[in-house]
Parts: sequence; C-alpha cells; structure tokens
Amino acid sequence: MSEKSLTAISIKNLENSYTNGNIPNKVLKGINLEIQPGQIIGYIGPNGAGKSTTVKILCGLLSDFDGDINILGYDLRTQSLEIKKRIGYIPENAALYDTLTPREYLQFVGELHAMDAEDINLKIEKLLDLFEMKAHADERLNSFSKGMRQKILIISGLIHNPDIIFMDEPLSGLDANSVIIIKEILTQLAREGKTIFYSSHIMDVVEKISDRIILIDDGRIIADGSFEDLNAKAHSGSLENIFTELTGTSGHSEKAEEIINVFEN
Ligand SMILES: Nc1ncnc2c1ncn2[C@@H]1O[C@H](COP(=O)(O)OP(=O)(O)OP(=O)(O)O)[C@@H](O)[C@H]1O
Repeated sequence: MSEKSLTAISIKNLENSYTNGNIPNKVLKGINLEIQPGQIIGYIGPNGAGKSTTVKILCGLLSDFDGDINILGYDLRTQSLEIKKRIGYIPENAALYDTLTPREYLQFVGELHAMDAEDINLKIEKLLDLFEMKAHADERLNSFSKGMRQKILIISGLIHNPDIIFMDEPLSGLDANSVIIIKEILTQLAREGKTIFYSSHIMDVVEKISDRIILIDDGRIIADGSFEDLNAKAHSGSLENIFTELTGTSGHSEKAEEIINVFEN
C-alpha cells in the first residue's frame, strides 16, 4: 500500500445525479466515509440505494460526481491513473471478450497493468489451476457458464495484486465450494493489509466476513459499524433482520400474499 497515506479511502460529501432526459435524479446525497487499510467493508442497501454507483465512482468508472475522494493518498479527480494501478474491481457482470480464451483475456488484463510477461503467465497458470479452470484455459469465453465467467472476473480483478479490492456482488453464480474459498481469500488478504470494499445482497456472507458494515438507503448512510454495533442498535439477531428493520421493510408474508393474489385473480 502507498506510503503516502494511512487512510485507504476517504470520501467527503459525495453526491451524484443521473440525468434522465433533462430531469436530474439525485442518487447519492452526501456520503462521508473514512476507511482504514486492512478493513473488510460490507456495503449494503436496498435495490437502487446507490451501491453500484458508489463503487463505480470509487473505481474511476463514473467521473461526474460532487465531493472529494482520496484513495491511497491520491485524489480521484486528478490522479485516477495512480489509483487504477492500485485497485482491483470485480463486478457482478462484465463484458468479457467472448472470442478470447481465459488465458488470452488474462494476458491482456496483465498487460494493461504493465505486468511482466513471465509473471503474468506464471500467475495465470497457477490461478486457473487453483480455481479449477485449467481444463478450460484455451476454450472461448462465450462457451462459459455464469460461474465460470465470474471466476475469470475474480482472477482478473486480483491478478495485479491490488491494495484495494472493490467487489460488486462478486459471488454471483459461484458454487458453494468457490464461495467458501473466496471468503477465505478475502479474509487472508485483509490480514495482509489489503482493503476490501464489498457490496452484496447476500447478508449471511456480509455478516460473516465484514469488519464494518455500511448500510445505505436512498443515497445516504443510515448505519455504520461492526455487526455487533448494528445488532445492538437494532436488536435483530441477524444482518437480514437488521437490514429489514433499518430500511423499513416489513410485513414480508403479507406482501407475498398480496403478490400471489394479483397473479391468481
Ligand atoms: N446509468 C444510469 N442512468 C440513469 N440512472 C441510473 C443509472 N444507473 C443507476 N441509475 C439509478 O441510480 C439509482 C441507484 O442505482 P445503483 O445501481 O447505484 O443502485 P444499487 O444500490 O447498486 O442497486 P441494486 O441493489 O439494485 O444493484 C437507481 O435509482 C438507478 O435507477
């Protein structure tokens, strides 16, 4: 991690709007966060709360925002290239180059990160093997299942050994063994001082791996603390219950009944 800063991610008054037609839709309404290295952050919230938008801004994929963001001591607006060298981004879905094989795609990603060719090839071989993808190394990506594609996305987000790893629903499509391995990888990387910013709807995984859980709703942070802190605040027992209590969604069985009634009548 950069010697320039002790703070991994600093976000001050982050605001963002999308414009649909001429009408601005304010999505982030003043996010303030200081995240220290070595933390696993679980970033959660209801659909449309602004999680993916936050992650895309932090990864430099959306540049139209208000507020100040500093990552590893670098200003996101003026030094985004320095930041991009030091972060990894694992989205839920991404356009992989379907005509390439995983080996070719990962070589391409390694080259983008200016990695040494020998180092790239060595890592590709080892990682494909460890993710049980070696047998598919030379098949085209367009023949891959969702989980197989997700494994390639995970490898490509980690291959350059980033200091901060941003993940947006990264376990989507993975089988149970792979989920356990990824959880273990994240815990071990955090122990080495890497920072993990993890956005997901899978509450039991977030509950288990996160040192700190940040709950956003309608573009604002409504809870921030360890699972124990949040649990003490909401007295709910599980993160799923805390989530529903704090985001004001309740009466699930009544809602399910109403939905079935609409289908059946
Ligand atoms: N490209 C876009 N153009 C216009 N509006 C957008 C765009 N992307 C997202 N939005 C809007 O911004 C809001 C936040 O979306 P975002 O994808 O950040 O939410 P999220 O918390 O990640 O949701 P989910 O849990 O459903 O993935 C939503 O109202 C969404 O409609």
